[in-house]
Amino acid sequence: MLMTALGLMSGTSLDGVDVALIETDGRRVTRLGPSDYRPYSDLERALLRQALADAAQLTNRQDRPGVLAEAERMVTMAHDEAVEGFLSRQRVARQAIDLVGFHGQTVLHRPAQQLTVQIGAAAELAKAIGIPVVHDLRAADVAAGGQGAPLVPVYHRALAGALKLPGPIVVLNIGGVSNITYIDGELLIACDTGPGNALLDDFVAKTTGEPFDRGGQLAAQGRPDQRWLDEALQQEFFAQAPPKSLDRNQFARLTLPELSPADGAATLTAFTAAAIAKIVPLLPRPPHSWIVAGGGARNPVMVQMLRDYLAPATVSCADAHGWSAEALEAQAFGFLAVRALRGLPLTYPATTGVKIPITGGLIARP
Ligand SMILES: Nc1ncnc2c1ncn2[C@@H]1O[C@H](COP(=O)(O)OP(=O)(O)OP(=O)(O)O)[C@@H](O)[C@H]1O
Ligand SMILES: CC(=O)N[C@H]1[C@@H]2OC[C@@H](O2)[C@@H](O)[C@@H]1O[C@H](C)C(=O)O
Repeated sequence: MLMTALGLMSGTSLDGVDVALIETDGRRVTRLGPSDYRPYSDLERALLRQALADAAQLTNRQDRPGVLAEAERMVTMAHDEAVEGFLSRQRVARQAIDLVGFHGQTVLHRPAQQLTVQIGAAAELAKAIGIPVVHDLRAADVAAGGQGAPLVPVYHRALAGALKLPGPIVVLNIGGVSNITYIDGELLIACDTGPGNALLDDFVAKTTGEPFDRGGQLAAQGRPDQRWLDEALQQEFFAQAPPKSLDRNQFARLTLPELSPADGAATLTAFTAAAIAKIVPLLPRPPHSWIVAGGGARNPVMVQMLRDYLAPATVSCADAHGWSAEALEAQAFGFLAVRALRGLPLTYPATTGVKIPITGGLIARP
């Protein structure tokens, strides 16, 4: 049975809440609807950064020490506003939505300790918006020994099935952290590859006060520090075979030498691109076609560096295939919510390392 779902994603970039409408039976996607965005204010972003710092102490995923309780209330409210804003701006009737897929905000991700924590109160959200909410989509996978991420590969597979590109195809998401889905016929492999925009955003915010390097303008004026890059790329994570996943701040300890804002931005942009290319020798066959989504697809300097590192494979933007680079993850959480409701698998041994394909998620009804 077809359902109309709204997916809500608040990613590791801490930039805001993406909302997207999708019509699906959990296997096929029959319609991609409108999407919307509710940015975090500077104050809200600062609260989230503090929440990430306070979450580093967590040993129990239910605990909310420090500012975590306050941050959780803010996240719930921002998602409520995101849904209400979507419904009014996109002129969609509330009754037209069967289900909401709510990711929440990851504040800690340590699958080796069976710990993944997303904040946001689903029961309150369901009550506020009057629509059933599927949430906590990573926990079952982590509890069963999986990485709990990435979750979007099943959605990438559903979309890529309709493309006429030479395979293997890789769908690459460059959000706060970067992750890939490798699709070769029936074979699906996925993992996080390393940094996305988070390190670059943090550096740009610190050195210029801007939230990110818009259009790659800063990086375009700088030159990567090749020595630093060569060393940073030696980290063990890059040599590990998939599946593997990352916490947003896993690379935060890496410090750049004294560099100008432009050279620092160029270096971190190159780090993201080079780290993505490091996955190629760990895949069964070299990918033929790469499709880039996520905020990184909006950074032409990053995309050009990727083309250089990944040649002779082709690199195209999700938008060129009629997908939405920005709304893809939010759509994925709508799709995952429908799969969860149906009891269909969300994750597989080759996407998260979980022993058998498993479903996940909890449902909160209004
Ligand atoms: N016009 C642009 N130019 C350069 N960079 C951009 C642009 N637009 C977005 N970005 C980058 O993309 C980031 C947001 O990406 P995205 O929305 O995919 O993140 P996310 O949803 O938090 O991701 P994830 O959950 O996958 O980590 C911004 O923080 C910024 O670094
Ligand atoms: C733990 C967590 O929130 N991970 C995010 C993060 O952001 C990108 C990458 O790291 C990916 O693994 C994941 O998000 C996407 C939506 C996923 O699960 O597929």
